[in-house]
Amino acid sequence: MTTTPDLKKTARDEQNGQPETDGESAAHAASAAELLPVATGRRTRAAALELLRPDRGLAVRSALVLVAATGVGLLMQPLLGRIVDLVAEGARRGSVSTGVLTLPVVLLVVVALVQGASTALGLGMVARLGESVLARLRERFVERALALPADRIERAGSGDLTARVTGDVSRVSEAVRSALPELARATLTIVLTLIALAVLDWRFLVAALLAVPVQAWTARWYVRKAVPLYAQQRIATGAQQQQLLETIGGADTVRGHLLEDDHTQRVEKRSHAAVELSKRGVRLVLGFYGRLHIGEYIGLVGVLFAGLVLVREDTVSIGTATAAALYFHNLFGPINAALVLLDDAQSATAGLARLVGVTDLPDETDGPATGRSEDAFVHVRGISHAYGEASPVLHDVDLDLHEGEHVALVGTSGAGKSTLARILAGVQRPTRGEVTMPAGANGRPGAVLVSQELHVFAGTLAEDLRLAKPDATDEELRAALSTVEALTWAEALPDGLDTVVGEGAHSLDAAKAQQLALARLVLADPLIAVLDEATAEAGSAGARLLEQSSRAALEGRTALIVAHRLTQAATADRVVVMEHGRVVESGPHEQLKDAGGPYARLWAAWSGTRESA
Ligand SMILES: Nc1ncnc2c1ncn2[C@@H]1O[C@H](COP(=O)(O)OP(=O)(O)OP(=O)(O)O)[C@@H](O)[C@H]1O
Repeated sequence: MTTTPDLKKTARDEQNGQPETDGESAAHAASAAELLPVATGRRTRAAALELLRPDRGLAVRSALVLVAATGVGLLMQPLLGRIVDLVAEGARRGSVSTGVLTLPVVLLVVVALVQGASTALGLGMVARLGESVLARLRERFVERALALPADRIERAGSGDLTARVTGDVSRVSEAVRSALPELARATLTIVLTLIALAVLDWRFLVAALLAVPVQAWTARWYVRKAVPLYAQQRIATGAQQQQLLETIGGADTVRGHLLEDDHTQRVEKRSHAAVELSKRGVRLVLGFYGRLHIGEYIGLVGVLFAGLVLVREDTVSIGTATAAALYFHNLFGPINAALVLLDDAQSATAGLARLVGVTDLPDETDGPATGRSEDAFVHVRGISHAYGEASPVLHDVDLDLHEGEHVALVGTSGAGKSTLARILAGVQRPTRGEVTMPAGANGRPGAVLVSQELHVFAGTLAEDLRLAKPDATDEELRAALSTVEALTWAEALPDGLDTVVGEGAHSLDAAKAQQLALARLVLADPLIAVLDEATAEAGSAGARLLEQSSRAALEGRTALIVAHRLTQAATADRVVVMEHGRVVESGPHEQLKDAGGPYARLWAAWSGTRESA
């Protein structure tokens, strides 16, 4: 077993709360710097206690029941010892009467039954405790993950978040369901058995403790190596998943640019790093068992020798020495279990640290500052934005939206319209500048974005709509659908609003998916609606219908509409034209059309295409 320098390095880095990958082994050092954070050991323990706090009554009761169950179980060995003494005594006298054995045998049965029942009760309580803690952890994690700004997830890569949602959550769940209760029980058994050994005779305890230095050293050796190794494994698996997602998700582009070999190599490199780390894990576990067995043999020899000496001195009976040997033997199982379960516990702790790293992220979704502005409903001041290290895509943008005003944002592709829309909706944090808008109130959100990426969630149509307003009545759902002119087709579905839609079920075309998104907007009833290309998906006739739907959905609210079809701009109260990340013109459609500026050129080009079409 080699003590590789990178393990030490990771351990040091992790103490500082920021595990870094080793360039060689994790194979993605560059992107590791962007990964979501991992909590320190101390913070992880504190978070675990916080999660447990609301159930502390149940925690104490479960601990008491398990202590009682283990304590009762430890009566077995002295009873067996008593039987040995009775038999030995009988043998000395020349006859063994079975009658005298009845009481200890009956007591053995009673002990077994009581121990079984109380252990089952205790484990049941622990399971309830675990489920409640897990539910709390999942809630916090999902809530935080959903609130993460899009750019934060983009920087980390969605693979990192996916690995945490799937791998880490299930690792922690498994540990809470099985490893941790078992670990607690094993620890209890070890402690109480050692006490029982001391009660028999303190020298038995001393003999048994001969095994402890070897076991303690083994455990420390293992933990010191396993913690950073598991942290590295998590990171390497996250990187591998991220690479697979990128390669498979972008398969067409990869093929189109003849990048298959390059991507295969990248997948191979990351998979190789993950496999190497798994192999190191297996070697570590083998070394761990080898060292453990040495400890056991030292302890067993010690207890047998102590028994021999004490029986010879007549200090204890053969039965007591038997009970001591049985106690020590009884320690094998729990000690092995505890040390093996340390493996799961370490792995779960590493998983928990990654989950707590996310739940502890500062709330960065503050996007728009909320407050009341004197002269305008929404103020955008000095917004600049750059994606990562790339050059800025927005430069010092100012924009005001008055209450009830519909502003259309137009410009050539890449001008920065979607970026500005996302910033205004609070989905993207700007690199610089400030957005001020009224806070949502009385259940009405401040701003809601209907983006280009429309998703029909799997479930019934009604459930899909209720995402925006969970307590909406069927009547409200119908009214919202009717507003966006979708009620007719929705009611014509095989099961009406109860039709299961989404992937693998009744599929809805892009226009219908957009109408659903607009109906959700109506149900959410925000003060400010931000529409990004809500009509770009459809052909001409469909686009006209969608334009009507969005006009109806926006009725009575302040709106920013990213308009690729300039007919949307023509019906807006005001048009704002963007070029290369700057606002270059702003005014009503008619005025700008006649001004001979950028909008007039866009309009002419747009009308020309439509006429020729
Ligand atoms: N998530 C992102 N990461 C990196 N660059 C991005 C991202 N989103 C947009 N960009 C870049 O920012 C610039 C502005 O994009 P944006 O989508 O805001 O413009 P747009 O005017 O809405 O364009 P379009 O009309 O084509 O949607 C473009 O150069 C685009 O490539």
